[in-house]
Amino acid sequence: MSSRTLFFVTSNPGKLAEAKAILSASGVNLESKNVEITEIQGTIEEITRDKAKRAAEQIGGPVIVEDTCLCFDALKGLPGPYVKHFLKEIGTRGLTNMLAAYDDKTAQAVCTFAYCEPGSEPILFEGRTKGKVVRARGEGSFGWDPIFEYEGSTYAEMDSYQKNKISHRFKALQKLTAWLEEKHGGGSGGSGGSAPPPAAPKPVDRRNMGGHDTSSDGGSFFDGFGEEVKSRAINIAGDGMGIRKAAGREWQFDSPDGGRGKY
Ligand SMILES: O=P(O)(O)OP(=O)(O)OP(=O)(O)OC[C@H]1O[C@@H](n2cnc3c(O)ncnc32)[C@H](O)[C@@H]1O
Ligand SMILES: [Mg+2]
Repeated sequence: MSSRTLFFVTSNPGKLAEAKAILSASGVNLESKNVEITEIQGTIEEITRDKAKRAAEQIGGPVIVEDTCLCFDALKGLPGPYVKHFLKEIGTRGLTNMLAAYDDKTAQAVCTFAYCEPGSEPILFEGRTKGKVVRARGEGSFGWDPIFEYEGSTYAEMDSYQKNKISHRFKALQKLTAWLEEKHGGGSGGSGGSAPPPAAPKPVDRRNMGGHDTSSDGGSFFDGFGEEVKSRAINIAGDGMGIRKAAGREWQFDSPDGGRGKY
């Protein structure tokens, strides 16, 4: 199957690694672009649309972006798209504590991808996984994975294969690839083969979330970010991981709630 390339504009290596793994069998090849995009305030849709338009303008071509929310049902959907800032300031422990006064611990992980061409309206694809918020469990180094439980396991307790089969991101990418297939015969346009919806993502070592080899393609995790980012390798991660230093192929992180990991 020939592949097609889509530019994924994101600053978050965890998102990129998961999206690449989920799409690995679909014939869609993701190239990442780490462009600084200021995010507006608003609903999930408003934020994603605006982000997609700005990204497409900056890149000067078709792009995909995504915005991820963690919505607590007891708090009527908050922190929602602002979870990044909550995670940065109060960590996973603080997020769990926000629900201490409520019996209802249910929450929804929501991923909204947008496909956008410059000058056009973005097209949105939403994936939603329902779970509940618990005290942190698991080795996860990606965002709020340790506190989001789905059918008895937190995302952080699942291996990447399990998470990528049921996650909010997987569900959104299924819709995106189905649309690409219908619209363009797969991928972002131009010539090439078809892209069936991602059905069975390849297993990926969860340690990759922090910046290590991807077992799916054998390259460095940061390959997608290009030389500029690889060489800086400092503080590029989404708040979930502050990359402290790179030594050879080892990466060290501080997580927002004080945890540390070395991969
Ligand atoms: O450049 P972009 O793509 O916007 O990347 P970001 O890190 O700023 O991401 P968002 O604005 O979408 O904020 C979402 C927050 O949720 C975190 N996050 C995203 N997907 C996650 C997942 O599958 N599991 C756990 N945390 C996740 C992420 O690290 C952010 O803290
Ligand atoms: Mg963001």
